[in-house]
Amino acid sequence: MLLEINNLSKGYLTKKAIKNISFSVKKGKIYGFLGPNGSGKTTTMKMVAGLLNPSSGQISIEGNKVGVKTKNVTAYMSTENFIYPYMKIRTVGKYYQDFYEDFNMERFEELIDFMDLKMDLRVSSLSSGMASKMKIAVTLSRDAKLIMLDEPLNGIDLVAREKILKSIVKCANENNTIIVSSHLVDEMEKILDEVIFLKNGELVLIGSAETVRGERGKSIVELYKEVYA
Ligand SMILES: Nc1ncnc2c1ncn2[C@@H]1O[C@H](COP(=O)(O)OP(=O)(O)OP(=O)(O)O)[C@@H](O)[C@H]1O
Repeated sequence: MLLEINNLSKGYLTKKAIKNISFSVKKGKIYGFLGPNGSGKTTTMKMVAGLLNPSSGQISIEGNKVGVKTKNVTAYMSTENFIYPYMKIRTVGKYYQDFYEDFNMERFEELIDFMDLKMDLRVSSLSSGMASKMKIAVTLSRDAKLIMLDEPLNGIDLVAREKILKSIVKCANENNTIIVSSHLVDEMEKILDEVIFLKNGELVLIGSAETVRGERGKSIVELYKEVYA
């Protein structure tokens, strides 16, 4: 298993955001991390990325506890803005190249072109949708074993959403795992190999999309509506 989570809990001052969840994630798959606002997706991803400390429980990636070693193999795209606005897209790529040994500049250039952006555009001039596409491109350009995209489809128009989904599929291979959080299950369903449903900080379901559909006789979208109704 690439990622193993055991009895993980996280409480904020006034709120228990994650309640004793355990699951593991395989190599070479695209996972949908699904659940409505506030279900705990971001909190979990940030703990896996090493940006938040768990209140209790364990997380390991390739058998290593979250730390310097695991951060080297993990790429996380946060919903927050983390790119300097004065940079041009090309500079963002160079910055990442300096920072991450696994950064693939050629792939970045291809993805930027595929996303209908230009390397010479300045970050401060991008619309929010364009900035999201750039953040996704820069994250997917790392040859990281674990790539986590937090809500990559939020606030993006239909055509761009298709491009983002296609980019995710393009960058998926047998050596990496891509976890994508979303509540736009309808559009996500077609690219997902595996699904994880989270509700109020608890794990509701984990399994291969194919098996879930076969066993329950329902699409992931239908099941999602049922679980969160
Ligand atoms: N810094 C914080 N302080 C207090 N409570 C927090 C904090 N961050 C998140 N929470 C709470 O923890 C719960 C889980 O939030 P989280 O952001 O992980 O959910 P999410 O599934 O990613 O939702 P969304 O899709 O809205 O981002 C929510 O109830 C939220 O209000």
